[in-house]
Amino acid sequence: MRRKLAAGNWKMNGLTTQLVELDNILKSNENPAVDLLICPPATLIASAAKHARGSAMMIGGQDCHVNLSGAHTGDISAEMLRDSGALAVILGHSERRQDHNETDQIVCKKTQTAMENGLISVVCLGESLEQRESGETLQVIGAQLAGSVPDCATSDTLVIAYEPIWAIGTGLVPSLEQIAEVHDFIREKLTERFGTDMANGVRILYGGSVKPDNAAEIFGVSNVDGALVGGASLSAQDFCPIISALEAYA
Ligand SMILES: O=C[C@H](O)COP(=O)(O)O
Repeated sequence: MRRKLAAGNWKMNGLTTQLVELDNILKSNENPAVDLLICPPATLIASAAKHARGSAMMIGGQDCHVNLSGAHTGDISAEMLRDSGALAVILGHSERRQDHNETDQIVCKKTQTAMENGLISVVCLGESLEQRESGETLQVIGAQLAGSVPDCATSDTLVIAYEPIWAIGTGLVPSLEQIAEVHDFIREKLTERFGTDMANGVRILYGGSVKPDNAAEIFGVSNVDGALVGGASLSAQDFCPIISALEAYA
């Protein structure tokens, strides 16, 4: 049985004052029936990890470098994330694929490094609106999945997030049938490559405009094991109802 996961991606948002929201989320979720993960900007990881210590909440990064150290100005390594208290990392988010030209090959190398250094990797996949409208969604998702996930992945270290690019921050959400089609497809492809036992243990999250008012119906969809939430994870007021909606399926 896969344990559900409610994950928040704060993206490039949040000064130290934002950490009060972590406390608010934790106050309302002392003993959650689902796993919790918050990925703040790198500047807040160490303090967030202190706030979350002893709680059910994991703290994660939003990216890591392929290498563990060296002359890579501005980058952060998997080892540094671990050292700061992070237990997970988001990799291959569409914003990084776009803003930093990250290819599947780069995402795959980063994911391997993250896994080898003990980080749960939340690998993001998603099609553009143009690809969706031209009927290429499954082909795109299949190629990203094959190219971005390393052979060393296990059900403990790999989480997949399906995030249609056109649904991120737009208020647009695919139909429940469209979400089910992609999530079922991802499970099928994982099974073909890694076998049933491993594939059945991997959590597949949906991401893209998840809000308190649509979370429950999305969580009822086949093979949806939780959410990767952007905007609505920035406030406990919005994120807590999403956690509660997920707990109903735990
Ligand atoms: O990583 C999170 C996603 O990009 C979703 O962002 P959003 O919930 O603001 O649409």
